[in-house]
Amino acid sequence: MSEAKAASAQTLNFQAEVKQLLHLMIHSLYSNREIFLRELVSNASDACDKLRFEALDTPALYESDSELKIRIDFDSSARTITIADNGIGMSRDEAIAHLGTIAKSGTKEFFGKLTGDQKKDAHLIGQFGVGFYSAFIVADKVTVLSRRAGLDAAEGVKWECAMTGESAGEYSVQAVDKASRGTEITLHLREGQEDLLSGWKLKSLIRKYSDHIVQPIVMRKEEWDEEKKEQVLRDEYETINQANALWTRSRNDISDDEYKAFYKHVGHDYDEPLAWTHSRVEGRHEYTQLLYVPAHAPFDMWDRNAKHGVKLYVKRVFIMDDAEKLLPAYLRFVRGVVDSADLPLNVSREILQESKDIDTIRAGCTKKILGLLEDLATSEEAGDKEKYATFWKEFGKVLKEGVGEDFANKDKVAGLLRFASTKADTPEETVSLADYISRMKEGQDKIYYVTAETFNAAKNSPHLEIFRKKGIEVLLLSDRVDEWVIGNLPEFDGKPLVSVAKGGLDLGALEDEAEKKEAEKAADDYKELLEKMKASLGERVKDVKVTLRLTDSPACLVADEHDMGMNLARILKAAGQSAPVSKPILEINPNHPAVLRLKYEDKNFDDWAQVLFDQALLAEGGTLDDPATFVKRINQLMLAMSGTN
Ligand SMILES: Nc1ncnc2c1ncn2[C@@H]1O[C@H](COP(=O)(O)OP(=O)(O)OP(=O)(O)O)[C@@H](O)[C@H]1O
Repeated sequence: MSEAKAASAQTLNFQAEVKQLLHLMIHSLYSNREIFLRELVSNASDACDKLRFEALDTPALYESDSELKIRIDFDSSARTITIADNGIGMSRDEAIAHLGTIAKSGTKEFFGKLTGDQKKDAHLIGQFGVGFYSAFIVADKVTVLSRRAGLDAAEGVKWECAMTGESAGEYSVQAVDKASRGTEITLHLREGQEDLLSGWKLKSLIRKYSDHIVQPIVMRKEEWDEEKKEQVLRDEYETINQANALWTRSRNDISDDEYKAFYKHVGHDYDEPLAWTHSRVEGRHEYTQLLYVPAHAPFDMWDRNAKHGVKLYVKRVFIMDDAEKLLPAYLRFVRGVVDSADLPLNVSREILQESKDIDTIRAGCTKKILGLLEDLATSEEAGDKEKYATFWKEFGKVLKEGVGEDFANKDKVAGLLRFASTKADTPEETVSLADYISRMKEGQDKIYYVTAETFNAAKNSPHLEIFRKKGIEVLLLSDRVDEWVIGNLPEFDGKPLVSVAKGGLDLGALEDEAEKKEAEKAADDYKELLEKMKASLGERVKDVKVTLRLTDSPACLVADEHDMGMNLARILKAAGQSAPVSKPILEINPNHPAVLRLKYEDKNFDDWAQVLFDQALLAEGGTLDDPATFVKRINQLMLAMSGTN
């Protein structure tokens, strides 16, 4: 090696998160050690895809070697396995950036979530993506030789990291000559990993995990040496995998295991997918879609900067990762591949923004995914109901965004929603709007719901009293986004969605004649009291009315029919948005002793009126502007009742 090259050697520290990841990976993923090969082959394949794409513009990058492939060798005496590709390769800076740090958004937050419990963390690490570092599960030293396509042979880089001794946590980089472009990763196996030094073993791992890889994965042929009584390696290489694009094959020829293995590669996931849909669309636009619904939400689903989407190919040439335009944002959890026969090979993100072809593909993919989810939700097949429940738990919140975002599919998305309701009275979201409708009472023509900040506040809302008494089911909504969902969903299947906390509660045919008469009589009897209360509460209320919706509580607050609901107004306020100020209506229960008493109250009337109002506000999930005065009033009234005041 030249002196200049030797002098270029540099020792660097891993980013703190990488150290953590390495430590965890070695300790918690050991029982799954075989995945290292899948991960490294997957990276090699991605590197080949990237080269093929860049070479569309710059054919010189092929350097007269256009047969992209992945080569795996092992050396029993040196105890090494080498995975080499002639893909895009890495420059020195890229090796430092990609192999010494984790560039994913949300990495810090992710590591903050780790518990120290190896089992739980292993699962989390799987979600995060194990990638290159999985090499260290089986190796205590990893050497990477790489040269980026287009750079001179002298601009190769050697990256090396040994996990033992003093240098653990550090790696070195050094300039080297590398004649061939691409990356060569050599694993120096740990003690006890000798079984991997076998052609048979490695080939079976490739067939098991990497059969779907598009590029050929080649290994040396072996033959039995009668004299030595062992398998010996020949110079000739053979292809081990099927080496064709899985999505181009016919559905009938692909096993579930093959679909699952491909998902792990394309979805960068360690777990199996929940479901998938694979189809070829012909006609004016021709494309193939293989789309997967993962079994768990990625750790960065709520990170606005995170990129999520499916991979776009044009005529089997990889074009881009995370082509978010291929699906609407509320389906951002979907992974997979779309391969178009019509788009130009030089299609860029900018072109995608405008392309009519993309609109068609997006509409088609959306339909497929919604159809897949519908099938899961309605299927009678064993396990499918549980799968849908898992899906809802993981992605329900994201799917809800679709009600407002996707006008064309609004009803379909609404049909997929699941809610908690007074039927089970538990926070589990299992009730669909169709379930609700099928259980509606005779004469009921509306879907009733209540919204609140928490499930308990919704469940115990005084507004539900009359519904509980009459056995009418009410949806209990306590997710912040629910207000927005409901705001975008005035009706479902011809039935209006109605808040139980809004004024003018009209139970229509659900009310009997006697009740109607009673309401009219009460309104008459209480006319004077209502006016007195309204005067006493002044600016705090829009109106004071008698209600029959309460059975146990003395009073409740409702929003006027066309005013904003009080829960939504609070959410907007908390988010710093200005909500139109609308005053609530105080409704009082004429059969409650506290209200009856008020008819004859004189001296403390104002305090009583204010306390009834404040109580109703609290019961509804609101907060008091002036809690101290409320407490003082309660104390005064208690003393007055006990005759001390
Ligand atoms: N064989 C390779 N050729 C070229 N670049 C590579 C190769 N292997 C890894 N890299 C680079 O290193 C980066 C980090 O790889 P790593 O496997 O850790 O993460 P990833 O592939 O981005 O995501 P995931 O962890 O989900 O697989 C890659 O994104 C790529 O840029």
